[in-house]
Amino acid sequence: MSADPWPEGIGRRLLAEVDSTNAEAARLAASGAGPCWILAGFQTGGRGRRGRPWVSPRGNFHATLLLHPEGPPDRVALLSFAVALALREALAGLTGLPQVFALKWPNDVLLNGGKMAGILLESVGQGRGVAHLAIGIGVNLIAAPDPGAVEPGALRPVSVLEETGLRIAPEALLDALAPALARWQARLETEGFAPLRAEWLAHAARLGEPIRARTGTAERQGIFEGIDAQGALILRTAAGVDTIPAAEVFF
Ligand SMILES: O=C(O)CCCC[C@@H]1SC[C@@H]2NC(=O)N[C@@H]21
Repeated sequence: MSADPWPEGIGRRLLAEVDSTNAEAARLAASGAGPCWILAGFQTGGRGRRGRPWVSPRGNFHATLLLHPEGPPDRVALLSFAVALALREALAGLTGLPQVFALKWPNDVLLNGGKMAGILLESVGQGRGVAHLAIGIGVNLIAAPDPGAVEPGALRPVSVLEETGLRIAPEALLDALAPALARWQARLETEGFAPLRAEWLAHAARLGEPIRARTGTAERQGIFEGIDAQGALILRTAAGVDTIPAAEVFF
C-alpha cells in the first residue's frame, strides 16, 4: 500500500526543539506564514487543554497544523472531528490494528480504552471569522505520562509502543496524518458535517452506555446517545434529552 501524497499547498517545518508547536504556529501566523505543519522532536512547554501541561518527550509526536480557515467559528470548530477521524485512520493504517482505536467526544482518540493522544485547537478571531487556527496534536508514540500525574477519573494514559509493541516514527505519522486530515477537511467543506458525523459515530467509544459530562462545576450523568448535526453531545438523563455543546466527558 503506497502512502497518500503530501497535501498540495501545505508547508512542512521540522524543528528539533520548540516551546510549543501551537505557540510556534501563532508566531508564524503573526509573521504572515501560510498553511503549514510544524513537527517538533521535543517541546519544552507543551500545553494541553484547560491550561494543563503536556509532557512531550523525544520519540512522541508533537505537531501543529496552521490554517487560515474560511467560515464562521462554529463551522471551523467542526474541524476538530476531522482531526480525530484523520488521526484514528492514520494510526489504524500504520499499526494495522484498526480495532484497538476508538473515539471519545469531542476529539480524543483512545487506544485500548486509554488516552494515547490529545488535540488542542487554538484560534485567533478576525471580525466574525477565524484569522488563524492552530490544530495541535500530541500522540504518546513511545511513552505515556505517569498515571499518578493525571487527574482523578481521567483515562489511563497509554502509549502506542507499550500497548502494541510497535514503534512508529513521528515523521511517518505526519506523512500519514497530513493527507488524511486534508481529505476529511475537504469532505467537510464539500459535503458538510454529515459524513464526518457518521464515521465518528461508527468508531465512538461507549455509545449507548452511561457516561458523565462535566461543564464547569456541574456534572450530568446519562446515556451517551450520539452527537447532533452541530457536533454537540446528546445525553439522555433522567430529566430528558440534553444537547451539550461543550463539556469534559468521563467514563
Ligand atoms: O490536553 C489535551 O488532550 C491536548 C493536548 C495537546 C498537545 C499537543 S502536542 C502538540 C501541540 N503543541 C502543544 O503545546 N500542544 C499540542
